Amino acid sequence: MTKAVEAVGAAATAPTAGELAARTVGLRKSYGRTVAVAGVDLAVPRGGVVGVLGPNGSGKTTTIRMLLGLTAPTSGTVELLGHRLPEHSGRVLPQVGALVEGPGFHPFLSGRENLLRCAAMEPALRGPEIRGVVEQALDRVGLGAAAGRRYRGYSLGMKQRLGLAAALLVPRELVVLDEPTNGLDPAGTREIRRIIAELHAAGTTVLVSSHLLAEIEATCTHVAVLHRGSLVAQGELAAMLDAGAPHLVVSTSDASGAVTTLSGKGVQAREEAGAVRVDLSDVDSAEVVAILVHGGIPVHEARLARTGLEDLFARLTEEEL
Ligand SMILES: Nc1ncnc2c1ncn2[C@@H]1O[C@H](COP(=O)(O)OP(=O)(O)OP(=O)(O)O)[C@@H](O)[C@H]1O
Repeated sequence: MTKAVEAVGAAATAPTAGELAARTVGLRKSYGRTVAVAGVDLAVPRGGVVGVLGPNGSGKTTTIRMLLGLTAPTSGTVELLGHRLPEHSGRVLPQVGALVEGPGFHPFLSGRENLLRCAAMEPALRGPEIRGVVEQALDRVGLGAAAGRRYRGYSLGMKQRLGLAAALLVPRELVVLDEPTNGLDPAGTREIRRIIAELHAAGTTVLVSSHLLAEIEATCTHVAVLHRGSLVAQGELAAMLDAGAPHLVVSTSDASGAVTTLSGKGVQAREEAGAVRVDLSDVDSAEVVAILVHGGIPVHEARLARTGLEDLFARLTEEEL
């Protein structure tokens, strides 16, 4: 683990067990010799929107499937809404809505008929209200017009929307979405963001996995970063971004001269998009500007830039040299 990773890890908040909507301890899953999840201690604070971020194959789906009781862990424990799984599945799972890969929809039934079947299995829904609830759910995910078509003919995006409609049929304490924007066009992606924001505003805890950094940055209050089956950082997104190495972006007409001047003083800098990006780990911004001015480099503008999730993610998942 690199220094930067430790610094970010230290910034993670540690809610108490009662404040958690989901928690795993030492969660592990191996398939033969493949270790898909290597001892994950995940903490999902109640009311948060937690993004599970990781490259392909990092263990996001396997972790989510174990959280939902769909895959049995090799070892470790899962607690949802304060109750252990699988012992309390019957009590807890009705309060959890989930969109995971390959929901069991019937290919020859329409979207509406599939959703009616799902609704019939919801303990919280009574017969007379089912039709109205289903129509509302179809509209909410933008499937109203295609509701009469067979599931078999649905695009990936439409299948995702139907899965989401099933997850949101009744109000939930916790909603778990595995790659919800998979297959969606930009408009569909915006709708998912809107739905996540609505759930958050209503106090629902949301756990959403993605390999899309912008998605997580735009929608989440917290982030958990998986890399090769291990959790390399988790905590509040804002705190994690603040803990990242700050840098100064300097606008100058002599970018290459600026880099040479700063490098001569042992300050790390590089040209980026016509400006100079200066690492402030070992130097402060006033010193940087002083070095440049004394070196005869014109400084048009110097501004502090927050670390983006992309930088953070790159540092967290980079290999140790
Ligand atoms: N049923 C399975 N049998 C064997 N190996 C599996 C199985 N499920 C997952 N794996 C392996 O476990 C590892 C983690 O997979 P997982 O699907 O959880 O990752 P992921 O982060 O969700 O990836 P992606 O973003 O590609 O969906 C991968 O190496 C994968 O090949």
